[in-house]
Amino acid sequence: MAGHAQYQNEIYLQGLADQVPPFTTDATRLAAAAEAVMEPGPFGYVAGGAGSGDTVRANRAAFERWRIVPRMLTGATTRDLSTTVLGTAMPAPVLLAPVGVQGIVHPEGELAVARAAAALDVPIVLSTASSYPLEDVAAVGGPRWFQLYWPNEPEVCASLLRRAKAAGYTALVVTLDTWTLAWRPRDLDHAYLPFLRASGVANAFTDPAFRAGLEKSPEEDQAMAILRWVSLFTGTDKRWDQLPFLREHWDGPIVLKGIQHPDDARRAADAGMDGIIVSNHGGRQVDGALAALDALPEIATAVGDRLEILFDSGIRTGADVIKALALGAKAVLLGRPYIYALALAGEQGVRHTLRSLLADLDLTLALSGHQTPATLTPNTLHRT
Ligand SMILES: Cc1cc2nc3c(=O)[nH]c(=O)nc-3n(C[C@H](O)[C@H](O)[C@H](O)COP(=O)(O)O)c2cc1C
Ligand SMILES: O=C(O)C(=O)c1ccccc1
Repeated sequence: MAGHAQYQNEIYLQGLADQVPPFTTDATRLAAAAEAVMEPGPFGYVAGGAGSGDTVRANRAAFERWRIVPRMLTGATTRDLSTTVLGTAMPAPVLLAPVGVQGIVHPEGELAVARAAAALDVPIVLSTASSYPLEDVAAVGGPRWFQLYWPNEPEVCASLLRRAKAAGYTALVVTLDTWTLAWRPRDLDHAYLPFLRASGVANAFTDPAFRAGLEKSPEEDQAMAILRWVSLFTGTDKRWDQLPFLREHWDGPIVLKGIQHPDDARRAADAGMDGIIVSNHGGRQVDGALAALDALPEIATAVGDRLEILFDSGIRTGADVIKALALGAKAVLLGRPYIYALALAGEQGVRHTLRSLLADLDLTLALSGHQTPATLTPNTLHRT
């Protein structure tokens, strides 16, 4: 226990005091910093949301409505933020959200992110649409889960799951909210559609079942291979009664990502799922959707005792993590901020931003009067 508290101390003492950081430690200013160094196409793709951007804004506004009520004289001078989620130990209840096509942001993409995360023992969730093959990212080491975009062909699905298992990914995250891409005017205006290019096909192109369905290899006919990839992963018609297929082909915890309604959370529990991620995909799918944080309390009441609840969409600061945990999440996933950090300074950048978030979380938790996240409850917060 003391080891983890020590680890937290090191994060902010060494990481932040010894040297001038590569860029801002204020996570709410990262987007602006990244915009200055990124091309408009990739930046718009990462920062953008569905339609008018209403859901992206709503995600942040929800965090601002909830306020932390600090408690005094609680012994929070010593802390332990460590936790275990679905068999994965982590130094704090924070994972990196699956983000595809990271090669558009930095040439080292997911490899740089995996190295930064492994150095801090923070788990990554590798996207199906990663720019590097899942085996190469696994070779970095460190705790890792695999995110599945559930393809139309059972053989390709089974093959991806087999590979992920063999490469040591310990939990499966199945994303349900992106079976086709939303109306995203920002990308359309830039004519920037990275998933239609070669940036996110590494797992497909290296997959034997995927290659078996091609007349010419991806190396010979890239355009045709990309077409196959798009048709495999978009417009997929999946239903609740197909979840047993995943159980048959994945021997480990399964987490459904993109749950926003308590009834869907109950269905996930009824289907024997091990966890859910309450998420609206960072506001990238449904314009006008409920802020993800506002979906959390009811879902926690509905299934909090039946499966693990994780949360993403709008997490930027330590206070945000505390609010999501208080409203019922066991852990949270960080999205865009680590991608901005990757754009700004590669592996070192991601490490800087991760350390900053963990240090901010540790200090804010302490000053709010908590030794561990376990004492965070709705009573910790005041809604304005
Ligand atoms: C550029 C980008 C690509 C993403 N790609 C994926 C993906 O491949 N799979 C997935 O499940 N979610 C993907 N997401 C959604 C994230 O996992 C996460 O739900 C979201 O970013 C959280 O919101 P935040 O960015 O506000 O923290 C992506 C998000 C972004 C910004
Ligand atoms: O852009 C996204 O939000 C996303 O999830 C995605 C979809 C396909 C390929 C890469 C990322």
